[in-house]
This record gives sequence, C-alpha cells and structure tokens, in this order.
Amino acid sequence: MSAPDNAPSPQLFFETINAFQKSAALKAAVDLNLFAAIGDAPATATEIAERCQCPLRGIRILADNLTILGFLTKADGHYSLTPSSAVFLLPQSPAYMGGAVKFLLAPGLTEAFSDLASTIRLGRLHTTEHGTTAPDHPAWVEFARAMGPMMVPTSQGAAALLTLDDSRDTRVLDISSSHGAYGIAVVLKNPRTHLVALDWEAVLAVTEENARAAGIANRFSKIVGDAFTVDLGSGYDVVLVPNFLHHFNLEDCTRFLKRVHAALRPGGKVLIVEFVPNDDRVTPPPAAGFSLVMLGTTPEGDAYTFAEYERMLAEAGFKEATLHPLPPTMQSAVVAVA
Ligand SMILES: Nc1ncnc2c1ncn2[C@@H]1O[C@H](CSCC[C@H]([NH3+])C(=O)O)[C@@H](O)[C@H]1O
Repeated sequence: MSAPDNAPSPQLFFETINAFQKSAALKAAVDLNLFAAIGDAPATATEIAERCQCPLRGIRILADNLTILGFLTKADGHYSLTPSSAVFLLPQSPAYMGGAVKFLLAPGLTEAFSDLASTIRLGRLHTTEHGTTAPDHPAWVEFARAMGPMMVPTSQGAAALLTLDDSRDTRVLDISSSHGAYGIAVVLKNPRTHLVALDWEAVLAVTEENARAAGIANRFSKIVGDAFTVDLGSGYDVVLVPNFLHHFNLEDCTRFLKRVHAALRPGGKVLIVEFVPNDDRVTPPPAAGFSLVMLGTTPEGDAYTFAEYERMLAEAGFKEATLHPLPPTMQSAVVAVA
C-alpha cells in the first residue's frame, strides 16, 4: 500500500537542510576537473580517479553522488555525462559554466546567507552596509570573468527582439555591461551600430577585452562610473538594462529609468532583462526565487513583477511596455518606447 500524496514526510526538510552538500559536490567535481576526465566516453571510477590523480574512494563516492544528483549517468560501473553536463560542464564547450562557480560560491556571497535571520530581523544586511551595490565592489570583476558564457543564450534572445535601422549609424548604451555579452550580441547583429558600455572601471576592462575578442573594438567606447550619477550621453537608439534594476528599490529604479528616458532619442527603446515573477510572487520558481538572492546580498533589491515594471516605466515617461520571456533561460525582457 503506497502512502497518500499528502502524507507527512521529512524528505523536504532533509533535502533542504543538506542542500549545501549538493553545491559542495558540484564544486568539487569542477575543481577536480571530473567532467573533463570522463569526456565523451564512459569511464569507471578507477579510470576517473587516475585521470584526476586522486585516491579511488573519494572519486567513487563523488561520481555516485553526481549520478544521484543527475549530472552523470551510471551503467555497468561506467559513468557518462548527461547531454546537459556535456554542454555546460566540459571546459572546452563554448557554453561552459564551471567558471561561474567562482562567483556563485565566492565566500562573500555565501557568507551573506550565513545569517539570513539577522538580515531579516535588522531590515539590513548583516555583513556589510551596501552589499554588492557598493561602488567598485570586487565581486563584479569576478562576475564579468565568470558569468559571460551563461549569458550568451539570454543576450542572443534579447538581441533578437531589437530591430535597428541599418540605413544609418546607430548607438546602443549597455548599462552594467560586465562581460559585455548583451551589447556585443546587438552590435554583432547590426554592422552600423556603435556600443557604449557603462560599468565600474575595473569591470570595463573585462568588457573591453571581450569586445576586442568579438572583433568590435572599432565600434566600442566606455563610460566609467556610477550609473545613477555619471553623464549617460544622449540620442541613443537603444539602452540595454540587463540585470541591473533588481539591485535597487522601486523609487530608485524609477529615478534611474527617467535618466535612461532622457538619454534615448524619441522613439528609442529601453530593453530590460530581468527575473520577472508572476503577480503571486511564487511562480515561476526560478524567477520568483531570485528575490531571496537580493534579500541576502543587497540592502533594498528585489525581483519585480511585470506590473511593477509597467508602472515604473510609465512614471519614467515610457510607453508600450511589453514582456518577452527568453526561453530556454529563466529570464524575461521588458521592452518600452521612449
Ligand atoms: N551604481 C552602479 N553603476 C554602474 N555599474 C554598476 C552599479 N552597480 C552595479 N553595477 C554593475 O552592474 C552589474 C550587475 S551584474 C549584471 C551584469 C550584466 N548586465 C548581466 O546582465 O549579466 C555589475 O557589472 C556591476 O559592476
């Protein structure tokens, strides 16, 4: 006789309280280069241990655990990569995400979650005053180096939403350019477009490196400094605002969007990329869950709904706000006209 679906179970408690062990196992596999050690041919624990130059016991237990988690499959004592692991966890893959481990599990970030109760009770971060919104926060250089490959599908989806006039020279401003993936994707699609990238100085060095590698160095310039106060310039055809607004409160986002409106030419577009939960704020889980990241790492950030973006954009002077999910990613674009 099987238990009814709603029978009390401690399973969720154990899965959640031990979730840090899943992160630790995946981080160990990336650190030990275990996915590359398997590659495209099934391998035994002994073979993997030899290739990783580790004692057998740890590799066998780790490989079994990664199989339980769904990163590997196991048949007849041989481990293989799943299609997703081959795409995202083999270092030679263009979509390799192993580098993101450095940012996502950086001590500063995990520490921010070490006493969430205090953060909630105090109504401010328990570790630092400004969290990741501090000027020149060093985590953003790590982010720019580590997260670029993860942003490629989202940036291409976002670029596909924009049609730029190819009968004249056009200009795009990328706010919080970081790795540069968003601005570069637009410029690569539009041969007469010039990219202006804005971020902190040390981060812009990474943007510039990536712009050069993408072959657009001659259509690239920078604005260094605080996006809330630095001169943004004017007459842009498009302003990209990817993953920036969620760090701030609604009033500051609206104030910022007014600046963006003033920087666009009439009829120009703002394209925001964000985690956009439904009005219930609990679905879809990946987008809705992002607000916890902002609770842990910023003083006032949040994941805003489309209705909230519509209000902020209208107040800032924009019209025709539309929402565009960017599958297969968990993010959406909000586009509006100046
Ligand atoms: N006040 C600020 N002025 C300029 N850049 C900022 C500011 N606050 C945060 N940033 C940058 O905003 C970025 C946030 S992460 C988002 C990066 C990129 N747009 C993406 O979608 O992947 C980081 O690169 C920070 O350095």
